[in-house]
Amino acid sequence: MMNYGSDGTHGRDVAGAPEGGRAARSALRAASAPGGPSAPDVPGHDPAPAVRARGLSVVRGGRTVLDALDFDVARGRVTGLLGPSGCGKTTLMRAIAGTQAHVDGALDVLDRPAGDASLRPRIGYVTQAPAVYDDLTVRQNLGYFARVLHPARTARAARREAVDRVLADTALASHADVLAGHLSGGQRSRVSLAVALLGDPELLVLDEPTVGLDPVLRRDLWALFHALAADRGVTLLVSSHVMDEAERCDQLLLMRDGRLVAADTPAALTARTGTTTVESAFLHVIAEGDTPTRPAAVDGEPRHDGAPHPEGEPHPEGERHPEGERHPEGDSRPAPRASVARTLATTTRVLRQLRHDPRTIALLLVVPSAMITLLRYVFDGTAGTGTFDPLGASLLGIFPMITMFLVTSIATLRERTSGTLERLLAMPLGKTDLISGYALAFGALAIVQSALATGLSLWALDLDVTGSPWLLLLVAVLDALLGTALGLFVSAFAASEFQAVQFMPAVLMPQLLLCGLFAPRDEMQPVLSALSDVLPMSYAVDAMNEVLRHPDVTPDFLRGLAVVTGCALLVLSLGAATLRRRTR
Ligand SMILES: Nc1ncnc2c1ncn2[C@@H]1O[C@H](COP(=O)(O)OP(=O)(O)OP(=O)(O)O)[C@@H](O)[C@H]1O
Repeated sequence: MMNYGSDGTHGRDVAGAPEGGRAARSALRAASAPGGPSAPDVPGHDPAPAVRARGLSVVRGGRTVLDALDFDVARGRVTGLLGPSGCGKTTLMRAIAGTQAHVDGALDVLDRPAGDASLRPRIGYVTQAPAVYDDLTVRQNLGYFARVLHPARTARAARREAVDRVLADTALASHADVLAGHLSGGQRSRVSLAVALLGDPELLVLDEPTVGLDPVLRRDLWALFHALAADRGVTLLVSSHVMDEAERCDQLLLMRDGRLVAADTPAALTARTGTTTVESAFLHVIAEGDTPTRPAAVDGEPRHDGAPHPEGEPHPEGERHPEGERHPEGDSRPAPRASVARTLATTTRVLRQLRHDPRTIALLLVVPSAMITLLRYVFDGTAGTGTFDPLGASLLGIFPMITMFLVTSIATLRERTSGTLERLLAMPLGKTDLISGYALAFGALAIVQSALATGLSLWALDLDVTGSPWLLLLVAVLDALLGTALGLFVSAFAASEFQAVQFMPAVLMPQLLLCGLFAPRDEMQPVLSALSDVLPMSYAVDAMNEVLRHPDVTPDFLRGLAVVTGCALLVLSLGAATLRRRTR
């Protein structure tokens, strides 16, 4: 049973219950925090709407999918966003959460323009598909997102408390240590909701949170929503295409074909249309072609009568943002500053995901060593010719680059397709934190992988190296970093895992053929030689060969190292640039 009011419908009587006491404490905490929610029902208090849209339009793929919407969402209430499939609910929710591109008109959320970086900790956004990590337990998922929200070391106890609170709120405590991938669809949706509840958000934007749930769970979730609004002053915008859920909302926004056809309370809507259900009211409104142009009232009273806007403004047709600016199209708002704590949280999360996948770790660690051993015995018949040494040394650098490229491109693509990337970028996580977190995790793995292969080559396979083996290891690790960077970068251009795998030959094979491994670079045709000069793998192989031949660090070794490092950093920055906070 979920942790909400006892009536099982609106949960408004929870204050007296033990959970209500905890909820009230939580509301108090949030209200006393800077920017905490306004009290919803203070007499004489007329708070500004949580969301205020005027002339809001969105174009996707050249088509207008939201057309000049005007509406308000009242604070501390549950507002339902209802309409048939494809009418634009998800697009509208994304616009409010700040993750939708090509938004025009004025859209203010919690008194800031939608998409403003300062809103990220204040909004909980639950996408339609559960955006959680299947290869982490429920508690590990919540722990990671809690660290993204509150990364300070001193916040550890508060994070643990928040995780326990949301586990109880979503009735998931008994599944806390189960992998998210082993949960049912409805349970995973609740994990996704639990993530959104972590930071005591002022506004919860929930995209079809009850789809696929049985009637008991649906009733329980609605009770939780009302308890959140009543006890903590949270504003909820909940989408659904099931009309019977409309009766459970305080306010309704009814949409059709990208337009708002009604904005009212359920009772006022049915009374105005002379119907008994919201579904028949919706059909009535459509039959009448009754499309209101006035926004819904923030105080629960319908406003379809040409009454002045609550702030005394004229009718806001075609109105622009109060500050005269258009809705921010690019992500021009100040991004959160890079945070070491969030980077390390991401590194830990990626390594934890790998820990649940021991076969991948084994393959990552063993395959390069197995390949170098195979190479050694392929050249067994040519012992004394010294062929194994240059090839072996070069491949020690090339293997980590190839494996890290593949692992990173698929891992990043998975972040994109599962929705976790959209969720993270709607939270206060810097792109650099995410990229550096990945680079550190895979860099650590690359060190182990390269150390194993290099150690094996030197001490078991008789690789004859004049210089220090540590220098070989250094080049191998930097190569792995380059592979990670390239993987992050190209994943932005792959629409599926199949495509990501195809990028491997496209990006790596030309480098492999031109790096001097198969033919000396200065003996290639001039065009190929020039091409080889601009490919980073050529410099990695040059550096490996310098270690092979010279006892000391040479200028050519340093140049090779500098080029590989520079390329890795450049491609990492390009990878960060491909992480868009907005969906097209
Ligand atoms: N990338 C895109 N390019 C062009 N049109 C798109 C794109 N994504 C969505 N659309 C269109 O935008 C419209 C609104 O889509 P949206 O997902 O917002 O609808 P919805 O009401 O949330 O639907 P559902 O209830 O099925 O989730 C749809 O007609 C859809 O076909």
